[in-house]
Amino acid sequence: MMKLTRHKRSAQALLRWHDAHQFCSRSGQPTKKNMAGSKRVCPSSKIIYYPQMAPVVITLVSDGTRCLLARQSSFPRGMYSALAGFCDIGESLEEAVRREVAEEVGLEVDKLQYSASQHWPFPNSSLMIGCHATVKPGQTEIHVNLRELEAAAWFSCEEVATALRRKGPYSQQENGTFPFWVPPKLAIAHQLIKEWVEKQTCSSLPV
Ligand SMILES: NC(=O)C1=CN([C@@H]2O[C@H](COP(=O)(O)OP(=O)(O)OC[C@H]3O[C@@H](n4cnc5c(N)ncnc54)[C@H](O)[C@@H]3O)[C@@H](O)[C@H]2O)C=CC1
Repeated sequence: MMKLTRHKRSAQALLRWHDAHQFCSRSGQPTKKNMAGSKRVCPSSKIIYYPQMAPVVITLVSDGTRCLLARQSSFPRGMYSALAGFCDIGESLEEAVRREVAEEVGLEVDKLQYSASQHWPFPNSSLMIGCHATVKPGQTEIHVNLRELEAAAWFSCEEVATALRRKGPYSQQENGTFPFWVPPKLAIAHQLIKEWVEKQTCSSLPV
């Protein structure tokens, strides 16, 4: 993905969207692509379909000195990432972040700060919206939602800085465990984690 230009990524996402939207959901008739390829129209119902991205919030939670990372059973062994989840219809980004953090690890977000965004093509087009969040001091007990996550834990700045330098996936170690590593540079999760580590060395998250 890193080597593709933004235009190539947009073109690929658009082609996949056209492929998946061949028929009108009201009339059941075939839809027609316009010349520019920017939309599809149903000649029968006259409905116009525009390409869409699903908004996803991805949040790096910190308690001031540690950050919270989690893994799903589908992740490569040893890899932990920031908390991610699709926005529900009708929600603001802030509401989605607070809900996802509460649902996945049982923590209440205190402060929230937007960082950056990224188009993510897997499995369909998502707009990843990256945020940093803090919890109130002393309110750090994690309750992992095992329906969504395999594990979640607080990690120190040193542990995370070491993990950032690793390039997984890794093979099993002699003691049966897998080294802790984080998503690669192309993922916004990596950028959020790196940003957090860099902030730890100078100051904490702005109030
Ligand atoms: N670029 C990055 O750094 C990262 C990207 N991601 C992406 O973020 C997205 C969300 O992450 P997870 O929640 O862990 O994914 P997930 O794939 O585990 O999805 C969770 C659930 O959301 C529901 N869902 C699927 N598509 C949806 C949609 N369009 N709208 C609403 N609900 C939908 C499904 O019921 C699914 O079981 C995934 O596409 C994942 O690839 C996740 C972590 C890091």
